[in-house]
Amino acid sequence: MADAYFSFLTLFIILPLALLTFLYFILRPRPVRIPIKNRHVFITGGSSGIGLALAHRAASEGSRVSILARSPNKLEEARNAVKLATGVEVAVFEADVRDYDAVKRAVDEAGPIDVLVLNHGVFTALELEKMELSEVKFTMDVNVMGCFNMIKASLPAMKNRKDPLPASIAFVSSQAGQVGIYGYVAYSASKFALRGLAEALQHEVIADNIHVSLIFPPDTDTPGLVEENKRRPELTKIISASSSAMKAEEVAQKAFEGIKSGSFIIPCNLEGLALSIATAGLSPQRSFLMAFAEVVAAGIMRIVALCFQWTWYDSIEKWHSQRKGKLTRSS
Ligand SMILES: NC(=O)C1=CN([C@@H]2O[C@H](COP(=O)(O)OP(=O)(O)OC[C@H]3O[C@@H](n4cnc5c(N)ncnc54)[C@H](OP(=O)(O)O)[C@@H]3O)[C@@H](O)[C@H]2O)C=CC1
Ligand SMILES: CCCCCCCCCCCCCCCC(=O)[C@@H](N)CO
Repeated sequence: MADAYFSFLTLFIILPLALLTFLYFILRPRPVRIPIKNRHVFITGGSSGIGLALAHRAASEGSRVSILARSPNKLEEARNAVKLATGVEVAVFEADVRDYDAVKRAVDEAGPIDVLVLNHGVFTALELEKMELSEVKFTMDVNVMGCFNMIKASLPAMKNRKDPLPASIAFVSSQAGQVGIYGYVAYSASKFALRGLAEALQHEVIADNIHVSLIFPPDTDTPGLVEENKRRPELTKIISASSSAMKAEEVAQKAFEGIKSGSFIIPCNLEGLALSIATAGLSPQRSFLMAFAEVVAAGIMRIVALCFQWTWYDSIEKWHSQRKGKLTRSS
């Protein structure tokens, strides 16, 4: 009886407490709070969808906000919308993130950035077979090189900023940047690339008190998604539906909560939380509670992940056999 009592005590109290204590002391980088009030928040792709929602949110939290995108009309509309809703005057910059010189001019004019949100992005869901290589290159150029251009242009002034407060570089990735999905060969490649970039960059900028975040939204109701849905493959829709869709405002709220708490990985919904635990890998983790969940749930989450693959491959198989059926009937 006493033995059982001690086993129980060890397994459910002493071991977890020891693990929690261990994680609390070893976690690096240490936890940080990044204020955004009265600070300069620069948002790429801030004229539409998630970026526009981020601009609204930052403005309403008292940040000085700059947005950058290509279309001057959409920028103007965004500026008016934020002004109407919050009374804040947003600075707008017209540039293509693929054009380093244009990006550099915009960033220099905007002044030193405290929180850089790299949200711009293009997406077409299409099988590689039906995609031109030029479309693949376009996706990589905007989503990946666009981030490099922005970071190269902004980092020197960010490092030289006068205030001692922590600064942030946040990437808007996608859940398709945590797991590869049918129809997202180019897009997933571009979003996975951001993870490697972010992990390596965090090593390089930690000494400057700059903290990197990766935001992983599911399908989000935006003009970009409306466009994507027009020719999204059936299987992409079926598999993406494993994660529930969100509104841009909800994603923006999660994003800033995560940025302000210096989280490296920022999931947006419950499925995203599971996905983040399942794909924790070697990413930094500042929260000892999240680290604890990652360690304890690792084995179970691998089983859950394999179950998802089971259902996804099942959908793919069914879809192919249905199509074959149709082909033989019509011939
Ligand atoms: N909506 C969704 O379902 C999801 C979206 N995401 C990601 O969130 C981000 C925003 O997506 P969402 O709001 O849906 O997209 P939208 O298409 O609604 O908005 C995209 C924004 O990026 C700007 N942009 C696009 N290309 C460039 C460029 N070459 N240079 C500068 N700015 C550019 C657009 O302005 P302009 O065209 O005028 O340049 C616009 O402001 C993307 O990175 C996307 O991958 C992640 C998960 C889900
Ligand atoms: C182990 C636990 C697993 C938990 C569930 C996993 C669910 C994965 C669903 C992925 C959805 C991807 C949507 C991409 C949206 C996007 O980026 C586009 N709309 C823009 O192109």
